[in-house]
Amino acid sequence: MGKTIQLNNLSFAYNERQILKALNLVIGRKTFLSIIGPNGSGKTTLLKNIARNLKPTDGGILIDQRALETYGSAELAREMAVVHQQTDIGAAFTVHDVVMMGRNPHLTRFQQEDAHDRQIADQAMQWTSVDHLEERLINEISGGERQRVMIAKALAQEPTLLLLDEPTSFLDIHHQIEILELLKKLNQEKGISVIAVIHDLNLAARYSQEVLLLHQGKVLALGATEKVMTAANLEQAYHMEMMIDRNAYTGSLQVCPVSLRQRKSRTQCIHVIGGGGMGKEVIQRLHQDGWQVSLGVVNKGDSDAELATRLGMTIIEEEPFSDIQATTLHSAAIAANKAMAVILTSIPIGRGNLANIQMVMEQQKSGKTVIHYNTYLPHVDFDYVKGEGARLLEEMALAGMESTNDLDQLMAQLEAMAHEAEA
Ligand SMILES: Nc1ncnc2c1ncn2[C@@H]1O[C@H](COP(=O)(O)OP(=O)(O)OP(=O)(O)O)[C@@H](O)[C@H]1O
Repeated sequence: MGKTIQLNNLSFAYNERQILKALNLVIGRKTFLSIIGPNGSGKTTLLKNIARNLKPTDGGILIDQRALETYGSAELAREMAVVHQQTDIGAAFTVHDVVMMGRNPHLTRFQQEDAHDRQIADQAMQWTSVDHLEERLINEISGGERQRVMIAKALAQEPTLLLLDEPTSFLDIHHQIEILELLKKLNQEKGISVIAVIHDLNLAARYSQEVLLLHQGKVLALGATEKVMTAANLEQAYHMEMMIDRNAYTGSLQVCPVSLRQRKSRTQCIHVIGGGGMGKEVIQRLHQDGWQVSLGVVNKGDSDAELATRLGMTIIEEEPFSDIQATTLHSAAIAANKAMAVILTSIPIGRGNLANIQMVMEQQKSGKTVIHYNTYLPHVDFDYVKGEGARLLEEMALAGMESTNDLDQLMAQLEAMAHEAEA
């Protein structure tokens, strides 16, 4: 089951406009491949070339080493079923009729479908949960229902290769997962190759074994999902900042489009005193604005530390539930020394992290710019060391520590400092 697909120097142009540019690749047997890429990158055009709905302007396609154009149409339809994006079918057909059309490639010209054909069509309707719509007219059901009927028709063809163009685009979340689970099952249990254009990067990451990332009609990356769906590849294709994480529940890759802004790249470092999630906002923003960031001292496993780890920042960590060791504090002081400025976020101050505040105080005394990102709420106690934390903050404020609760203003101040340093 399944078939290999080989593209040899495949090019395609609409009129004079070159869309696919000399693609060379092999799609393995029995794979579940998602084709992803931004609007207009050529995904549908590629799918239509493979489905023989469009003829390459140059190069060719081999299905299991055999040229695509040598297949007879019924012969090809027994191998390959295609579910296009929008399908317009005449009004007179019921859902049952449409699904039954999937059996045509298996019948000779005047042959009527028999019990076996009906059984296969029934099964396809059950798999796609459209059996209850059997007697309804195809143009009198919803877009999502019609999409599932078209998948049922494709399955009734009993193909070894299933091509789908955005199979989940009209479906609600329940049916999206149902259809993708079904495709995965058909792929794993029946060995049917599935090639699907999928816009939703998280669904593509969750269900596909391999991914083809198209960009401007060329292959930007092809291979195992984890190798292709990297922040660097996706940023290059979609021109925005991305973060790749792993879903704690499903374990699959999770793509988070962070910002439309292209990240600047700066050489200056900012040291952040965070902890307990209070540094998150600042860490994210510093990262977006392209600063190098060091964080610490924070406890291992702290949510600020987890975020900073994902963003590849320098972290100075201490074992949880223990006092900050002198050597750890020394490492944090070295990091702070190297930084252009130190940002103290609104952490709760307790016995465990009081040493952080003392270290920041030393930094201020030695002339380092220390800015307090002060988001403490009035009347909410943040001092768990009998007023010692509040006293140190007050002392630093008197010694000139600036304080703001406006993140934009804080970033503008850092920008101005960097500018001044460069001048
Ligand atoms: N019939 C057509 N005639 C001329 N140009 C076309 C035709 N169909 C598509 N194009 C152009 O070809 C390019 C690729 O289109 P295609 O539909 O393959 O992209 P896609 O990656 O599937 O996009 P989307 O994500 O928006 O569905 C686009 O610039 C599109 O405008």
